[in-house]
Amino acid sequence: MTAVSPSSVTSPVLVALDFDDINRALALTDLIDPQRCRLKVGKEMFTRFGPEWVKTLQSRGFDVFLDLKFHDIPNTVAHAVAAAADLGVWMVNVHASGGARMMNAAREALIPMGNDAPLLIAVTVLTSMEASDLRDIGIDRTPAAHALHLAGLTKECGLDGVVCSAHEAVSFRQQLGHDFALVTPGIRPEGSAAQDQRRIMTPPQAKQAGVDYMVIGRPITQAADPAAALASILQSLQGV
Ligand SMILES: O=c1ccn([C@@H]2O[C@H](COP(=O)(O)O)[C@@H](O)[C@H]2O)c(=O)[nH]1
Repeated sequence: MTAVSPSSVTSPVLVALDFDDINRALALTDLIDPQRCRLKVGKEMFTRFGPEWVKTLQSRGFDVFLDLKFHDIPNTVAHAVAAAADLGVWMVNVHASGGARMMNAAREALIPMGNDAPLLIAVTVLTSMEASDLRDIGIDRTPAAHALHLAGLTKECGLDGVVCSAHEAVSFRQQLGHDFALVTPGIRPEGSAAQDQRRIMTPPQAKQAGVDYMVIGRPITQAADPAAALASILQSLQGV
């Protein structure tokens, strides 16, 4: 078991490493300083390269957010979250729509780890979704209203925070307080294409809205100079 050491990283940026080529991903990590960002490992790289990939990034000094968005019966999710904790990841997540019993089981699975447990957060409404996507799956609320409902449930279950859109951050802060992490993908620097994202904000807007962490993938990983793209984003946050 790898113990999670308290992280000294103060950067709000989580770089989403979504690559099918491990060498390209490694080349990117060679260019960036683990004190300037954390890394997010999601379904693509974890499925291709497995837990060893997480360990490789940790051995290079990076905190890892394992973004596998577990969504299954409570027993399965509890064991999956415990496995993530054994990997020593800094943060792990589940889908809030798995419900309160599932989220409670996930939280309880981490109790034996005490202070070494990773942060446990829950996805509310994916940032790629808009009202019409929710209607398609039988939900008539707006994304903001549905996300607030799921975030409230997440807080009641005692998790550490949620994945949401930066558009929801101001209202979540008011209604859910400050001791609850807001982790926001769908971040696009000014002039970047939205691609498949729908509820987007620029990094300075997201910081202004009060998010704790911003997940940024393609605007950095697909840039001609990823290190410069990251530096420019961090620069844009200075003084906000
Ligand atoms: O609601 C969500 C939850 C997770 N993600 C993940 O974040 C990154 C975003 O990458 P970009 O290239 O910046 O769009 C990606 O890994 C998603 O799986 C999300 O986008 N929205």
